[in-house]
Amino acid sequence: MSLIRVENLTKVFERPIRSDGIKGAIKDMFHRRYERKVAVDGLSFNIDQGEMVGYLGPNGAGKSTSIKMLVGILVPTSGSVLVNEIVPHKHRLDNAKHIGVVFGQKSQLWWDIPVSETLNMMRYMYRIPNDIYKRNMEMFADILGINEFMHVAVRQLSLGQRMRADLCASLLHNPAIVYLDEPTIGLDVVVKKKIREFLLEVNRTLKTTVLITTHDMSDVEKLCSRVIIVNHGKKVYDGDLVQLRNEYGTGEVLSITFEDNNPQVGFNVPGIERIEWQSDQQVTIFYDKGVINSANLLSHYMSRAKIIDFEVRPSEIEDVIQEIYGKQLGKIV
Ligand SMILES: Nc1ncnc2c1ncn2[C@@H]1O[C@H](COP(=O)(O)OP(=O)(O)OP(=O)(O)O)[C@@H](O)[C@H]1O
Repeated sequence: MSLIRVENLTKVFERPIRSDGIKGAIKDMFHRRYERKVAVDGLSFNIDQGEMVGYLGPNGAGKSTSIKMLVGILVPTSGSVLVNEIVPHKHRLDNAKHIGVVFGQKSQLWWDIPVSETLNMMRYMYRIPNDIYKRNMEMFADILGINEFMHVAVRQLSLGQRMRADLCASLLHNPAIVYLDEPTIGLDVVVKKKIREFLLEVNRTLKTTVLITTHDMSDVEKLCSRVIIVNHGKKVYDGDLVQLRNEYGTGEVLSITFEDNNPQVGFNVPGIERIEWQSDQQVTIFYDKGVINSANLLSHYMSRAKIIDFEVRPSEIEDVIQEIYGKQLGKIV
């Protein structure tokens, strides 16, 4: 039986339409008009215990809205959500006992008190037994390295320290599931690495299920065996990263350095999907190798301009995903 079951989940927001000027504002007071925004549109998926799933999509795709429904903060417009056999918005407290939540942009810690006090409060709020509290604190403090700022008030912590403390607080009560919304946003590579090690260890030893939204593809590559991609509120991909690469990774990337600045070489070539200029001389060309191969593409440019360097590589997972966002994927799964 899956731990998270989402069936045909839909959330429609109604936003008031505001008219311009004072006249408009007065008119709006008597005549409210609304526009409908379908943020989540018929989403279905199951997640089993112990899975680490990347929940991806471009800005505004509906990721946070669906997580808020999984957490129970938002009530679905239609469809159903079951988390650990609980309907989250109907039983928010029961649901809260089994989940941990970290929103990268917002902290759940108390600003004015030291980290140690917040963690202590968590212990009483969740009635965490002594042995579990002790074991988790030892393990978490060790991997996350939080002892060095344990007695500092939260408002004085750096972003990376605050995020590590937030992660510790959200997992102390041994939740079955943790939802992470952009947990590594704005962090340096050292802290990102610590956080990823921590999540892998927690998942390995405690079998915690992790659902993570991120725009950082290295988070996904390091942590997730499965990804769910949403766009315009709909699921457009659900599967493992290897399959994603095989199915959609028909892309290749050719980087060229020209001798002259701004060469007029033409990029309107069948197969080219996107180009990015790094400087007046350097361009990166993303193309579908099923339509044109690197040798033909290169000879196209060599016959038009002098090339002093080039490199061909397969698309990064980031490029593959960006292509999926861009193409909108004709098929919805
Ligand atoms: N409370 C709200 N009222 C009206 N519209 C909303 C509300 N919350 C979200 N939306 C709209 O729903 C859509 C989905 O938003 P959501 O925050 O779920 O996207 P997201 O995938 O999390 O984006 P991001 O990656 O930028 O965080 C957006 O168009 C957003 O403007």
